[in-house]
Amino acid sequence: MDLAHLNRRGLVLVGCGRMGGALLQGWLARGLAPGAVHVIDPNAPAWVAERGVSVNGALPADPAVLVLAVKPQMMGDVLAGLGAASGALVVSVAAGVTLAAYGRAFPGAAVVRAMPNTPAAIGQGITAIVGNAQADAAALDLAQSLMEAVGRVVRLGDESQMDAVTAVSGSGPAYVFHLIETLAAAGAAEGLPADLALDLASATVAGAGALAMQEGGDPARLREAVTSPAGTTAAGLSQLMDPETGLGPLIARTVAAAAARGRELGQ
Ligand SMILES: NC(=O)C1=CN([C@@H]2O[C@H](COP(=O)(O)OP(=O)(O)OC[C@H]3O[C@@H](n4cnc5c(N)ncnc54)[C@H](O)[C@@H]3O)[C@@H](O)[C@H]2O)C=CC1
Ligand SMILES: O=C(O)[C@@H]1CCC=N1
Repeated sequence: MDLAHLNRRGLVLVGCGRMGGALLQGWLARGLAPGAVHVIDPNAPAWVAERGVSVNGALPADPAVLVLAVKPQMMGDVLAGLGAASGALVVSVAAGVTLAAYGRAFPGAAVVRAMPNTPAAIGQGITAIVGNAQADAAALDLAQSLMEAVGRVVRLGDESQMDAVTAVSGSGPAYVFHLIETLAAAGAAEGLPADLALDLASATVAGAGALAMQEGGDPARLREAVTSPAGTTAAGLSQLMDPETGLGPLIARTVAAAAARGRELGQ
C-alpha cells in the first residue's frame, strides 16, 4: 500500500540501525516523503540525511506514527526521554518488550508490536504483528502497511505468541546463515574449494526455501522427493534426523533458548 497518506502528519523513527534502516528504505520506496520522516538516532547512517530525511532535528507536534527500533536494553531510557506520543500509533520492533510496557509509557496510545527479520533488507521479510486493546482495525491496518513495505505480514491472535515468533522467524535468519556456514565448511572438508562450497550451500538454501514457499504444505514431502532409497540423502539424513543427536533436538533447544531470552528481555 502507498504510504503517502502519512506525509501530512509525518512519521518519527527512533533507532535507524539494521532494522530501522531497512524499514526506512522500504517506506521511502512506498511513497513516504523524506521530508515527512524524522529520525532520532545518534549514529544514523549518512544516507539518511543525504536522502533528505530530518535527523535528530525538531519533531513534528502530532506525528501519525512513532516507530521504535532501538535495542530492547535501550528501550527504557528511550521511552523515558520521548514524552507523550500524542495521537500517534506506536509501532515497536523490539524483541521482548511488552505491550504493557509501552502502554505505561504512552497511556491510552494504540501500540503494535511487530517482529520482522533481516530479509526485510531485500523486501523479503516476514513480520508478525499484534496490537494492544487500543489498536483498532485502522491502527493494525496501518501497522501492517508499514511492515509490508519490507515483505509479508502475519497477524498474531495473542501477544503471548510473540517470543516464539521472535525465536523462529526473528532470529531464524541467523540459524539459516549458520546452516550455510556449516554446510559450506563440510563441503570444503570433503575437498571442495571454499568459495565453490559456499556458492553451492547458499544456492541450495535459497532454492530449497523458494521451493518450500512455492509448494506450500508439508516440507516432509519435499524432503522425501530428494531421498532415494538407499541413496546418498538417506545416508546423510540418518545423521541429521537422529532422534538424540540430530537437528530436531538441536533446533528445539535453539528455539527454546531464544524464546526464553525474549521473555527475559520483557521483564
Ligand atoms: N536485527 C534483527 O535481525 C532484528 C532486530 N529486531 C529488533 O530491532 C531492534 C533494533 O535492532 P537492530 O536494528 O538489529 O540494531 P542496531 O544496533 O543495528 O540498531 C539500533 C540503532 O539504535 C540506535 N540507538 C542507540 N541508542 C539510541 C537512542 N537512545 N536513541 C535513538 N537511537 C538509538 C543505534 O545508534 C543504532 O543505529 C531491536 O529491538 C531488535 O530486537 C527485530 C527483528 C529482527
Ligand atoms: O537477536 C535479537 O535479539 C534480535 C531479535 C530478533 C533478531 N534479532
